[in-house]
This record gives sequence, structure tokens and C-alpha cells, in this order.
Amino acid sequence: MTSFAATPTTTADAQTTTASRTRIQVRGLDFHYNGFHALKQISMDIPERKVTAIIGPSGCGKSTLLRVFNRIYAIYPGLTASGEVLLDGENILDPRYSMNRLRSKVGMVFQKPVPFPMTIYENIAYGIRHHEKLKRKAMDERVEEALRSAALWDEVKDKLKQSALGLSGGQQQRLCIARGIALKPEVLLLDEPTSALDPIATGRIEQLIEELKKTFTIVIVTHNMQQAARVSDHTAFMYMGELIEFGNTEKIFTKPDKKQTEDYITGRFG
Ligand SMILES: Nc1ncnc2c1ncn2[C@@H]1O[C@H](COP(=O)(O)OP(=O)(O)OP(=O)(O)O)[C@@H](O)[C@H]1O
Repeated sequence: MTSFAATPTTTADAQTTTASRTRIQVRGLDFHYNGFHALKQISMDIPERKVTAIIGPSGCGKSTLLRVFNRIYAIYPGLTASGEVLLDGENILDPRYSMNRLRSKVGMVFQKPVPFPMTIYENIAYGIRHHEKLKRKAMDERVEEALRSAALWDEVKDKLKQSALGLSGGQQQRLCIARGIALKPEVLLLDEPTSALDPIATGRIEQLIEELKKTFTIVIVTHNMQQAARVSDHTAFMYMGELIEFGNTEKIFTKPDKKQTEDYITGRFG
């Protein structure tokens, strides 16, 4: 299978989505886990202030790709990425690109909400302090802004000094999203953010994603194809480490170009 750089700006795409600037350019990306070739020559353009979903069967490399976007692999020995992932034209895979800078530009939310064992307020303030020195009032405002953006403020405003571990699973996940957006990143990576949540909490996160894409570029990995169809503007279908097809979500789900994509979305394999 030949990999390709897919920019969703064809005439058909333009009918359903307004053209958008590219936020992340992936070029010839390869990734190895101690010799295992997990991502093969991936090239794609991720549009700004849109939701891009990554779908595909278990083990195809979805999470690996997402993790490359914030270089999280670099903390483990034996994991190597080559090629380019350009953010504002700079290759974030280059070890000279500072981790601190990358963390402030690219936020990540994981499958299982993992609040820090501290107060709700401190969960948000902790990360901000790493990057900025804010006075008390400015910090209060930033914490409130992040919690409001994550649609959690009304539920927690009277218990900011209580432990975050006392929140429900759905609230904890919104807290983790608040923590991610408190640093005002440009890109928000969501790795199956609702797989541990009930349908009501899932619905709230999906609504939230719709709201957040006005400000952030969002990339979401999901197993749930209905979710990908509901929340994303563009969809990348991966199979065995390759990007098979990338394009407008409506097109991918109704008239994909590749048979493998069609087989997957119609449930014939995976
Ligand atoms: N730490 C690791 N060491 C070695 N191989 C790994 C490691 N993590 C993932 N892999 C392998 O890399 C491939 C891609 O894994 P990845 O987790 O990215 O897939 P995925 O599409 O996100 O799967 P799932 O949907 O099951 O979460 C798989 O074959 C997996 O076994």
C-alpha cells in the first residue's frame, strides 16, 4: 500500500467543511518499538480547529501515532521515530525541539482519567505553575476559565478545595481535559477519552469536543465509529501501521475510496 499525504481540500470536501489551515504536517513518519515497525511512512495534514479522528482495528497504530504527536515515546528507551511531524513548520521529533515547549503546545488526555491526588483547584494550577508564574488572582481566573471551558465549573465551583478523587468518572475526565487546556495548548490529543464512561458522560464529552474545536485543533483516537462519525470533521483510517485513507468524515463513512476502509466501516473486519 502506498502511503499518501492527504489534505482534505478537494471539491467534495469543500462542500461539507470550510477549508482550514494545516496545523500538523506529518511527512514520511516511521515508528519502531525495539525493532517492531508500528507506523509505516505515514503522511497526513491535520487541519486547524477541526476534529480529526483516527480509527482502525486494534493494534493498527492509532495510539502510537497520537503519542508521537507529543513525543511521549521519547521517555522510553528503544522507541524511535523518523520522518517529520511539523508544528508551525518546526519538526517536533527533532530532539532540539524542547519538551517543555512541546508540552505547552500539545496537550494530551488519556483513556482513563488520572487526576492527581490533590484538590480540584491544584489539579489545574499545578501544570500552569510549571510553565508560568501567576499571581493568586490571575491563577484563580485561569483555573476558573479552564473549568468553564471543560464544562465542569458549575459542578465543582463550591468544592475546589476538595480532592479530585471524589469526582465521578465523567467529571474526572472533564477535569483532565480542563488540566490539558489550562496550558492553552494549540493542539489537544484525546486517546479514547470516553471509553471508560457511561453514555451520559460520553455525550457530555462529545458536546464539549464540539465546543473546544472552536479554539483548539483536536485529534481523537476512538474505537467507536459512531463517535468518530458524530464528532469529527476528518477521519484517518489505519490498518497494520499504514494510513489507508484520510479525508472528510462524511465521505469516509459513506463513500470511501479504498475497499479496506469500506470493509472496516461496514463491520466486515476489525
Ligand atoms: N510498548 C510497546 N512495545 C512493543 N510493541 C508495542 C508497544 N506498544 C504498542 N506496540 C505494538 O504496536 C502496534 C500498535 O499499537 P497501538 O497501541 O498504537 O495500536 P492501537 O491501534 O492504538 O490499538 P488499540 O485500539 O488496541 O488500542 C501493536 O502491534 C502493538 O502490539
